Amino acid sequence: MTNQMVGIEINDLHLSFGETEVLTGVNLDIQPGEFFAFLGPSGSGKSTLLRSIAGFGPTPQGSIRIGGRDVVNLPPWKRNVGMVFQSYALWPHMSVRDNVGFGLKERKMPASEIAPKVDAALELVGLTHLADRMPNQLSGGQQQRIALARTVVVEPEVLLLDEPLSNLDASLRVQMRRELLALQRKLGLTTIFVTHDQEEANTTADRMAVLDKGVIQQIGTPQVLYDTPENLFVAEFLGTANILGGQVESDGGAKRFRTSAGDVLPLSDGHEGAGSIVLRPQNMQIVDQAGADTLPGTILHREFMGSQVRYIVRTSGTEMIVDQFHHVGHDWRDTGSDVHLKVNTNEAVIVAS
Ligand SMILES: Nc1ncnc2c1ncn2[C@@H]1O[C@H](COP(=O)(O)OP(=O)(O)OP(=O)(O)O)[C@@H](O)[C@H]1O
Repeated sequence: MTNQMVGIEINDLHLSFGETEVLTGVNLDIQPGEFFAFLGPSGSGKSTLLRSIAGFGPTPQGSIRIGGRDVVNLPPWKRNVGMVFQSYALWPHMSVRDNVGFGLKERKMPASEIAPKVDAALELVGLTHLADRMPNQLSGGQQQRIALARTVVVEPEVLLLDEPLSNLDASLRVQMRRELLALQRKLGLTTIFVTHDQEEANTTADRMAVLDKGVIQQIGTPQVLYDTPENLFVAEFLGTANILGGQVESDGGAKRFRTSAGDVLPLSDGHEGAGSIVLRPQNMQIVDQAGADTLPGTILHREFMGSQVRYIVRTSGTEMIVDQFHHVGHDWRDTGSDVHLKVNTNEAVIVAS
């Protein structure tokens, strides 16, 4: 299976269902061969955006270019995209081999050419030995691999995946997302993966777009989005975020963050004015002594999680989640005890409130 890698460019895309706009001003530039994820809560518009790239649903305003060609007014079958759905939608009355070959047969390809392509696609997903089975004789994971084989066998330029792992149990999902990435790398196929599961996006995507209410909130690598969220939505959607409202002040050149409750933390830089400081559970250390970079707190709750101990600490007018690595022989802090939280503000981010 060969593939010429293409990019996808989306400019100022708007889409409405009746009066309701569900995609607003979407701009995206997906690189050839990239594994790109759309991540967002339910109803944020991920599937609508993916379907508009595939050519399903109402025609949006704006442009969608695949390999430089504007496809916005083309029907799905002229776009050269392959789509895999959450429900595998295999034909129940056809064998695995016939399911995989179906798209080629529809394109009127001679049987002698179809057979080797189907064999290659089955080998790609490691299911050559199941070619003569019927779909109801396959596990969920096997069915999803067949759905993938059936999609890539027609050699699309772009692979679109709409929550493809959602029907699988947790451990199989982890295995399948690795297989999916390996397959995508092997084929070098520009891929968009829709998911509401941040772990799934973080572990597969080269880059991702976080959506909320039909608007892209931020685009970047999983690490950039986690480490430097541009707004509170992205900060809270990716991982656990402790957020303290307040303001950045300047004290003779040195910057500091004053929380709404009046506590002060030193900062290395930051624009002066109102904002929120985003602290991840691992950005703080529980200590006994107060210092210039500590907040006073009280332990409200403790959970042993194996590699770490998670504390809920009341501090600066709020409750924060603080994770500490667990070591053998380590003394845990008791509920009710007064402590100080040493804050690593170098790892914290200030965002507009
Ligand atoms: N055919 C439709 N008619 C009217 N509204 C629709 C239609 N399809 C989707 N919507 C609305 O568009 C918005 C975006 O839906 P969409 O399915 O794209 O979200 P999503 O992020 O993929 O959510 P989920 O993770 O639940 O699938 C929602 O408010 C939804 O109710």
